[in-house]
Amino acid sequence: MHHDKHFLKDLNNHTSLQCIAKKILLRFQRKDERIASLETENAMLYLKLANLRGEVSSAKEEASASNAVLETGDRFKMNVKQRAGQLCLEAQNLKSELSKIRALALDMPHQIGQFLQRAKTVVQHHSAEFQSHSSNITALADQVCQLQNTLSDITDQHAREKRRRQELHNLLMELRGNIRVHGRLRPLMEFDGENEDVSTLGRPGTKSEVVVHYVDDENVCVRTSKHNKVFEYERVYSPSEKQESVFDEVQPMLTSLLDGYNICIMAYGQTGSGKTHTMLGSHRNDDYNPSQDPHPDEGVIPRATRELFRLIEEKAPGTHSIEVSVVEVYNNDIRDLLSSDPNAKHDVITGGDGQLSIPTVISKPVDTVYAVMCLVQRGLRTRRETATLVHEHSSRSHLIVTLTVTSKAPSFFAKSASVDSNLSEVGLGKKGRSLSQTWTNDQLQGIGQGQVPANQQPVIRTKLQLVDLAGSECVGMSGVKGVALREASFINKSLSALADVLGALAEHRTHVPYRNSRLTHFLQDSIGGDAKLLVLLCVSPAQRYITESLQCLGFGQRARQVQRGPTKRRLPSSVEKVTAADGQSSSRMRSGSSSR
Ligand SMILES: Nc1ncnc2c1ncn2[C@@H]1O[C@H](COP(=O)(O)OP(=O)(O)OP(=O)(O)O)[C@@H](O)[C@H]1O
Repeated sequence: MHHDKHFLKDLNNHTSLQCIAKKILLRFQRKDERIASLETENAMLYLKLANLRGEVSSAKEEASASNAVLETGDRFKMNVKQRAGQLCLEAQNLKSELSKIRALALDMPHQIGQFLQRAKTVVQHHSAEFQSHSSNITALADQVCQLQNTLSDITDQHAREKRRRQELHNLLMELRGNIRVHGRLRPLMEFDGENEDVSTLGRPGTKSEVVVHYVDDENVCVRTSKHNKVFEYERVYSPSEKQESVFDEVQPMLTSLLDGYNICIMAYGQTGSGKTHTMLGSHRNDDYNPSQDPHPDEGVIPRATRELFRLIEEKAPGTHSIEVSVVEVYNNDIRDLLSSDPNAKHDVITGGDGQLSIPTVISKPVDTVYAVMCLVQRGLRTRRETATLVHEHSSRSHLIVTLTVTSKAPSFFAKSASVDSNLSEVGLGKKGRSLSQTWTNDQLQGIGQGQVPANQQPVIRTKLQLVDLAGSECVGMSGVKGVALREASFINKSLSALADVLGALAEHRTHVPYRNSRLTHFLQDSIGGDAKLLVLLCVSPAQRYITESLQCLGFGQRARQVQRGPTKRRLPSSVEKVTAADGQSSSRMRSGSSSR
């Protein structure tokens, strides 16, 4: 207000105005300069402030970094402290262990000394024992030497005894005759009472009435209002006797097979009497599994095959081999059941060595029971069967399973030589054995004494023929017609040819009609000569089959009369005069196929 008063005074005073303006301008200039300097100062202060803030924050960061370093340092210190404590403990433990080791080390020489002392005692003890043993060893070596000598004596003696046993076995077989007849009575079956109520089965007055009775193991009797007859055989099996009992009687014959004899085992009987059951077993249509134990139902064929392989296993390896063929004789034709063309025709041929063979029939090498039974099963699938009034699987053909054994058996000749000298009258000669070539008596003796090299030893071939014959039947009773009637007629013809052959043998006829039927011609080797034949008569017990049963039992009785008794002593040489099947003489290699 004071200045404003001056200003107003000055306004009035124009000269002073200029001066005043100048002063004011100066004052403004000064103020502007002051403001500028203050702003500059202010900016400087802001800059300083910013610098200071930057310094403060980096100081803060440094401070926190220093804190972290300090913390790490503290932790490290703690760890170092802990570790130092642990190390201290460990050092103490080590120290105590060290002191123990030291104590042990100090004691060690003492212990080693004791151990050495004990070892010395043991060594002394053993060396004393060793000395006493070594003096015993010399004595024992002497004893072993003596025992070895005794053992070799006993082995020789055993071999001699074994040979002797086999000789006696063959002698026994020979004395029993070459044809044996056994009777097997089967149990009463449901089909025996045709159209009868099961409750009346076996009752007197019915068709199934039991008329064939087991008496004892040698006799069977037929008792009806018209008949009262006893039939005697070497062995009779009761209806309750198992397959095993039948095979027990068959088994010894197989030993003879490996001794060079042809063997034939045949089941004879009417339709449904148990032939196939006896020869093959009731499980014949199942898949055969021989890896298991023998099935209790197994018949003669699988059992004989198993036994044959068992006997061969006892022989020297590689000396025996087996081949099998499966054929049927159907309507007097030989059909090869292993062939892809079973209807092809085959003929029995007599070879240069006199041996009968059917070269066109397949004979397969086999080395197990399984292989044999698979082939038999294969053959059975092709075999002719028909359902008859008697039973639904009636075999319409004769089935023949032939096992041919080829053996290189020098011991056989040694045996024969001793038998010949021991049993000059009985003379188990060399007939029936099929040799690969002609040998003189001296040569045979040489073979027996091991003087002939292995590759020059003779080969022997023997046959085991197992036959399931077709059923002998009364045509009216089996109710067959047409083709089946024709089959029945062929079956009956061939069975009557078989009866004729056995009859001719019984009567010692010079001509034996083997060639009247293919069945007898094919079996000639096994039913004539020195071959051993077992006829198993299968018989039904029922009244219904009385005619067939009497026929069958009568057939067996006639066959039994083929008692050739002890065979005559024959020339040991393999070349001799034989009578051919048709009654003509010829000089040729014996093959077990001579006729009488
Ligand atoms: N001893 C027996 N024990 C038990 N069953 C038997 C006996 N014999 C035979 N059979 C049974 O009787 C039936 C007829 O037997 P099988 O087939 O063996 O007669 P077959 O004589 O071979 O007849 P075919 O000649 O018509 O073929 C079969 O069911 C069989 O199992």
